[in-house]
Amino acid sequence: MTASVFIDGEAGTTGLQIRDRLLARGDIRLVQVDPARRKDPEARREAFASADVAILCLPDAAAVEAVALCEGLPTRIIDASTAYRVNPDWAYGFPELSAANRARIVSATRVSNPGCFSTGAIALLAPLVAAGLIDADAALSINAVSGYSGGGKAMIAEFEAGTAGAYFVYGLEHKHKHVPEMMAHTGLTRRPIFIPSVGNYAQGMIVQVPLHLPSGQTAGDLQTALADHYAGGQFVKVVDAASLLPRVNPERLNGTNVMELSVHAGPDGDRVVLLATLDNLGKGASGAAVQNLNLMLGMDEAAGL
Ligand SMILES: NC(=O)C1=CN([C@@H]2O[C@H](COP(=O)(O)OP(=O)(O)OC[C@H]3O[C@@H](n4cnc5c(N)ncnc54)[C@H](OP(=O)(O)O)[C@@H]3O)[C@@H](O)[C@H]2O)C=CC1
Ligand SMILES: CC(=O)N[C@@H](CCC(=O)OP(=O)(O)O)C(=O)O
Repeated sequence: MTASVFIDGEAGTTGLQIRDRLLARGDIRLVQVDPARRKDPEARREAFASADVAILCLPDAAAVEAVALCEGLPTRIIDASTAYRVNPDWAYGFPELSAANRARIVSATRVSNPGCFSTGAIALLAPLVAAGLIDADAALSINAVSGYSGGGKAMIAEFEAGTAGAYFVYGLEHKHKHVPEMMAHTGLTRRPIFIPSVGNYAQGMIVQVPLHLPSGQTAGDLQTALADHYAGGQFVKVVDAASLLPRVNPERLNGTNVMELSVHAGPDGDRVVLLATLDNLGKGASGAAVQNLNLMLGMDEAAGL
């Protein structure tokens, strides 16, 4: 079987990486638009009409416009933007969340790809909330660092021009666009404090959740719950914390669709830091989109990854 795929926003950071993963595949035919007409709604509507699946790698407003252009077409959509991540009519593109969520992606006509930071936070927190090890109304903090490709072409240009400095912290207005999806897909009822940062390196991400454990709970309980949830998974792996010490490099999984989760305990056993390490352009964006595409088309989930 061969499927036709149109990547709207193919010239952008996420789009280019998806293209790279699909180009060599004999089971995928890429629908092309004349580069001079890549923002022309008429040319894009034609491309959507000839695609089995369209992958939107656009700013939010352009993604909403693209979905409107697809109205009445049988084309299935994967959207990489923030526009539909908490919309109940869209499947949430994190298949490892649950068997039901995976099944929903397989048959969906609309799939919203998760945010990069959200992928790490949700992977760590959703199974622990579901297991009752973290209360839904717990007061949580989530910290993270990303390579600058996470900010798309504009941020890449800033860092490459040398004007962005070595590192910065942001999201200090407590309004980061990933928080609603972090809450919606973990079951958290209290808004976490989420403070991301960007370093002067291109790609790779670590998401951290520090936790004080209630008495009677151990790091081993958290490790076991995560390991049970992700058992046998090929892309989300729960690894031994000691194997990562003393330093964890956010670039460690670059070029892969793998995300590694680890539970780092303090000497007294009463506090831990949960860590998710991933490639923001791999499992955090383009790799995840290709994984979802494979599931939607009934192909090998790991094809091209
Ligand atoms: N970078 C990352 O790590 C991640 C990104 N995402 C999401 O993916 C989406 C794309 O992000 P990213 O690739 O980083 O962004 P980029 O800015 O690198 O790329 C966006 C692309 O969209 C094009 N574009 C803008 N408006 C239109 C339009 N109306 N019609 C057609 N094309 C248009 C841009 O054109 P031009 O080349 O002219 O600027 C550009 O090529 C965003 O929604 C982002 O939030 C999600 C997870 C992680
Ligand atoms: C480093 C950086 O700027 N990251 C972006 C998030 C990544 C992104 O743009 O896309 P998604 O929201 O679709 O994941 C930000 O914080 O706004």
